[in-house]
Amino acid sequence: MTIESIVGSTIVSVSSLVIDSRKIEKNSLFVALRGTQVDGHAYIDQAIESGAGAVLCEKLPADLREGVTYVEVLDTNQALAIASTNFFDNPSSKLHLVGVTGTNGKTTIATLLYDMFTDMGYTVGLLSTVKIKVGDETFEATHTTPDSISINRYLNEMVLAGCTYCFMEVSSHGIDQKRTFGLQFKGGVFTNLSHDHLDYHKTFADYRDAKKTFFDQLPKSAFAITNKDDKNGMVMVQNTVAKIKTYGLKNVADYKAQVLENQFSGMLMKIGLHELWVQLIGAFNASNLLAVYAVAIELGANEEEVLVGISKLKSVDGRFQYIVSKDEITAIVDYAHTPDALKNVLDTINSIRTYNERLITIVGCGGNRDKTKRPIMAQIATELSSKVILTSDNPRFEDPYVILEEMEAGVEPQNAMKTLLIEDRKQAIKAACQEAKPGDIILIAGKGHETYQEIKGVRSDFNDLVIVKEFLDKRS
Ligand SMILES: CC(=O)N[C@H]1[C@@H](OP(=O)(O)OP(=O)(O)OC[C@H]2O[C@@H](n3ccc(=O)[nH]c3=O)[C@H](O)[C@@H]2O)O[C@H](CO)[C@@H](O)[C@@H]1O[C@H](C)C(=O)N[C@@H](C)C(=O)N[C@H](CCC(=O)O)C(=O)O
Ligand SMILES: Nc1ncnc2c1ncn2[C@@H]1O[C@H](COP(=O)(O)OP(=O)(O)OP(=O)(O)O)[C@@H](O)[C@H]1O
Ligand SMILES: N[C@H](CCC[C@H](N)C(=O)O)C(=O)O
Ligand SMILES: [Mg+2]
Repeated sequence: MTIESIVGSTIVSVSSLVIDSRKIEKNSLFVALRGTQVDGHAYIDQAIESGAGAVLCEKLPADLREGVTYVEVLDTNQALAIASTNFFDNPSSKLHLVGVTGTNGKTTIATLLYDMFTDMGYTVGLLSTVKIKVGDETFEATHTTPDSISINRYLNEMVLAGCTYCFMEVSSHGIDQKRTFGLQFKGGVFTNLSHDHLDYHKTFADYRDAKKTFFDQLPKSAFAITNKDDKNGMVMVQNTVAKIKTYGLKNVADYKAQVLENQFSGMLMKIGLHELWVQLIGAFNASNLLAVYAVAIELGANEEEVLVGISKLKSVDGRFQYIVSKDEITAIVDYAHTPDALKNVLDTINSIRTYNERLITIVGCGGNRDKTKRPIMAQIATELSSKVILTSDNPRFEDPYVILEEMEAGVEPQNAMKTLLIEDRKQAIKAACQEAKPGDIILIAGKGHETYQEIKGVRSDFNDLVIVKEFLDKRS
């Protein structure tokens, strides 16, 4: 990246890198980013008044302050990523970093890899939607892919803690905002591509191309593992210089697997020539496990050890977690918040259930997020369940009733009778628990591991699993 201009001394000591003028420390470098809400350039003076000694920006301010160093570049997102890597002494080069991208399955694959490599005796790092791990230590995650300062800070902590591997989720927002630019990946994985985030990326092609950039930037020394069963699987790797490996359940691929049996308690899989029982369920999880297997083999792990490791893996928090009440009602909590994820989870349940029972689905759609997925998710839920309660899922700054109306628009006339609207999510769960009969299945989709409901910027405690357990316990 070329520097357009520098004003002030180039011998300046920087205490920290900061992207928010409200979080400036003495002698920090303030990086002005153009955001979706405001332009960080408007806060340069405020940052200096709070103690910033240097500024990285795309346009120099009209009034330049004495004693402050200004560096002008074409793209502050990219410059920030490079500065962060350098500031923390290039931590990604000191461990094996693997990135996982795609619409669904990122958290699952990254977490399963973290669990498996930890179980094999390695000290491992994880950057995921649910949590950040530095070895055994856990930190709260605010994003799926944090900003580049946080990524490099955590990677550095991982190096200092003796981690030899780090598995991270690479979101499309993260790629687009260059949060992962300049990281030295040992490998990348593509899961699948389906409808999500069209509020941000505007078109499906833009969304796809954002994901593809990740593979375009992988070095020759890295591996690029792609899902042959997804129609964009080969598109992702068409311009990469990395070593391409494919995996698939349905198509000819380097890594092949099949699901031989599927039950609520697990499935019998065939990976390559080996049959094994695993504790996760659903074809989508077979695909996730196959990706985990492929990564481990490409990283040089022993095949037998990997197969044993895979058979020990348990489902990730909030991903198809289920409890069974005393009177035999099964409640499943799952993070399905995209049409494809919801369809997969419902198809999986429907392939296992006997149809002597009813499947009651509770689902909502997030506020201030892609509106176009709302009617589709309601259509899928009502088509594939015996009864559906549409409810709220983090309405954020939107009117929850408007979100519900937009969802309801997708319910086809023949399914209207089995659809109910209960805005309050707790009441929705209560209603399902009261209505369920022994043997019935309740799916609560969309929030998974989340422990809050976000309304007008305020997050109140909310945990689907805890709440459903409470109401089911009350029945007995
Ligand atoms: C849409 C989006 O990606 N937003 C991210 C973006 O914020 P923004 O564009 O709204 O920023 P802004 O508020 O316009 O501000 C621009 C700049 O001015 C600075 N500023 C602002 C005000 C001020 O007083 N002083 C100041 O310096 C801000 O710190 C920022 O650097 O840049 C911020 C700093 O990096 C992020 O925290 C923020 O993530 C928000 C919280 C968010 O919700 N992001 C979601 C959509 C997201 O990124 N999700 C993905 C994937 C989700 C998935 O798993 O599918 C993720 O990776 O988590
Ligand atoms: N390989 C897959 N294909 C389709 N759906 C999947 C797959 N793996 C998981 N899912 C579904 O998607 C949901 C989210 O899974 P996961 O958290 O692993 O995805 P993610 O890509 O990390 O999502 P996010 O974009 O929110 O970070 C799961 O609860 C499940 O319903
Ligand atoms: N990482 C996703 C999570 C969505 C989860 C759902 N519960 C919601 O709030 O929409 C997003 O930020 O779009
Ligand atoms: Mg995730």
